[in-house]
Amino acid sequence: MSDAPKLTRRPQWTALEDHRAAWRDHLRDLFAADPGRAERYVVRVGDLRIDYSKNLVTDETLSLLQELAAATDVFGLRDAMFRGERINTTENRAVLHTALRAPREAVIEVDGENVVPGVHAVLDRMGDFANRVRSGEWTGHTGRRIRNVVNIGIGGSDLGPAMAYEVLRPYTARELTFRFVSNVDGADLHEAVRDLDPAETLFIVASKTFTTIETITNATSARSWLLAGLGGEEKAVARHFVALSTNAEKVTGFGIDADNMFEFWDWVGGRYSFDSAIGLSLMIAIGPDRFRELLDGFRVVDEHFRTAPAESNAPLLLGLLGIWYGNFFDAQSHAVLPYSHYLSKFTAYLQQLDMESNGKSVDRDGDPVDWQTGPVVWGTPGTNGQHAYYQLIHQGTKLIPADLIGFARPVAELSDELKAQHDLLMANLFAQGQALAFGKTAEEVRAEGVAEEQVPHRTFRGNHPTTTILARELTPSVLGQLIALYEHKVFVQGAVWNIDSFDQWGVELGKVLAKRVEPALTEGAEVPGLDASTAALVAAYRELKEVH
Ligand SMILES: O=P(O)(O)OC[C@H]1O[C@](O)(CO)[C@@H](O)[C@@H]1O
Repeated sequence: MSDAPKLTRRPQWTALEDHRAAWRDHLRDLFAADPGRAERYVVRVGDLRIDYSKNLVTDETLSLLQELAAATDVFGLRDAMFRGERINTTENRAVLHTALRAPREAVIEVDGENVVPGVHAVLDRMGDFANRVRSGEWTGHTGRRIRNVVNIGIGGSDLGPAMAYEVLRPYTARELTFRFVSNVDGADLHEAVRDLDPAETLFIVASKTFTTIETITNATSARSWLLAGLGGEEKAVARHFVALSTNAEKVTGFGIDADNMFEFWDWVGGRYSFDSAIGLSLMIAIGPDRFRELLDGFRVVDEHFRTAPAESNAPLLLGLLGIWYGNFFDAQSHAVLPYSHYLSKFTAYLQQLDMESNGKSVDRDGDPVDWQTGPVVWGTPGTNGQHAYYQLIHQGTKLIPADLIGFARPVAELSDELKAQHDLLMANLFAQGQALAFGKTAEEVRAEGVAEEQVPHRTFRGNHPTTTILARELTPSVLGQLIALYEHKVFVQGAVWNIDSFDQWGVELGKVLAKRVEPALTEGAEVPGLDASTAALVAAYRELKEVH
């Protein structure tokens, strides 16, 4: 039980409340009053240039936020995480995804044991396996080479590799086909395998616990599909199934050879696991060297987060900006808007990272919080969003802080004509940041000769905060840097809010209830304690199902 004052009673919190209450500035005024702002409010980490000048902050705001971070000992918790302390208190676990990208010679101990050699041993095994699949040396049961890789997993055992595969498509072995199956809806597996030849297909069953019902159900169906296609020979499974898990017993119980299991550890949270064995499908796609580059990118930001002073610490800064909007401006959501087609699944990945981590309403002591915690994270690639929901960001009634992410260079393999489109893509990013920040005043609208009754409709209030993240190009390392940046941003926010960002008890109830309800759907069984509404829905479902 901590005797620290509740967050909202801390003087640093009330100072921010006062600062907010006195806040009158528009971004137009802030830029007019401070010509050096655009240069000064930029932080660099690795290949990322993070411009936060279009945020509703002044030097005073930033120093008040830093004081809050100091008072809540964000860096103390950070150091405890890097040291391998059990900061995930409700699960009594260390939080050491940073060890997954530590250099070979590093020493990071959990309960007195250095975990780094184990990390590299698995990476080496993964590298060896990936190379064998990529070269055709690893063959299927009938001796044919593997041409299709299907990852079966859900949540953190799917979103990372599925997202990164899209991001790094230009780096992938184009002669191999990759599919990602997560949904227990049989349609997902059906569509993933319908045009594949089982003799050339490798299934990677990814599950930290190896008990997740969606994954085990899909893996069981995949095995039936495989065996049906290969004449029912059980021993075919060994050439076509590998597992990524912390649970060797369940893996072998499922029928997958322990030799075909790539392990990770309970100190790797599911949503922080994609740079562990969970990345095997990605490693097969991009090769072990590129995978190491990705890990190097993560490490650049880990080191920055661990060592950079508070004023120039990018994850700290981004975390504090989110707190400023969520807790003092009542912003409910945060948009992540990449101006890159390859980042189409990036925001979906961040949804689990952020919302499963910080969607909590009790503090570390189990007491209810009386402050807002994690935001709703959403967004899709920017240009598409511009023609869909940006209207609401520009002229709606809600404050939606946003990150705009873009790259100076298009990917090398585009034709010259397609490369030439890149400037137009990026012009959109810059234009949106400008329009959101500065808007268009009624005077400016009138000066264009717009009829008076139209003026309010065509006025843009502006003052919508954005942070612009720019890099030269989207490489494996840059992807690692981006992910680590958001991982640590989420960490910072959880630390200030005094919540456990590393458990996920909120997903349990639905799982338990689904298991309980299922027999009512399949066999019409009585489910004790079913509420009236759900009972009626179940009855309607059964009736609809049976009508011919
Ligand atoms: O890898 P597993 O154990 O199958 O879990 C999958 C996902 O399920 C959750 O436990 C809850 O949704 C996630 O945290 C996790 O990433």
